[in-house]
Amino acid sequence: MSKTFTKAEVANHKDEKAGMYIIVDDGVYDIAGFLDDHPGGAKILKRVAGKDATKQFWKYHNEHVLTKYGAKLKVGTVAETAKL
Ligand code: HEM
Repeated sequence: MSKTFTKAEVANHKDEKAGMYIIVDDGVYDIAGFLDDHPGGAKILKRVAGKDATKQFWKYHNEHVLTKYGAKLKVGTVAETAKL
């Protein structure tokens, strides 16, 4: 589970079929399967799909949330350049 994604690749994942990726810090999380379980609602998550949501994430959550759900949702890390 240590895939590296470029921001462009993350941006291509923004619907429930392709996967819905968001960036928080240097982590990439697939929130497609979490939409209905998100206590903050699906709508707000869909709005940041494919984007860096670091600022929004830390506005509404603390470290505890990533500790609890992070491992389950994390699909990799983000890098500026793709490692081929
Ligand atoms: C990995 C991604 C995310 C996970 C695992 C997650 C998880 C959670 C959890 C567990 C809560 C319940 C409150 C708490 O325990 O602190 C919550 C609430 C909330 N989340 Fe998220 N969240 C994620 C991403 C986001 C993003 C990207 C946004 C905004 C764009 C967002 C907006 C909110 C809001 C507005 C609430 C409600 C806060 C409140 O009612 O006080 N979440 N989320």
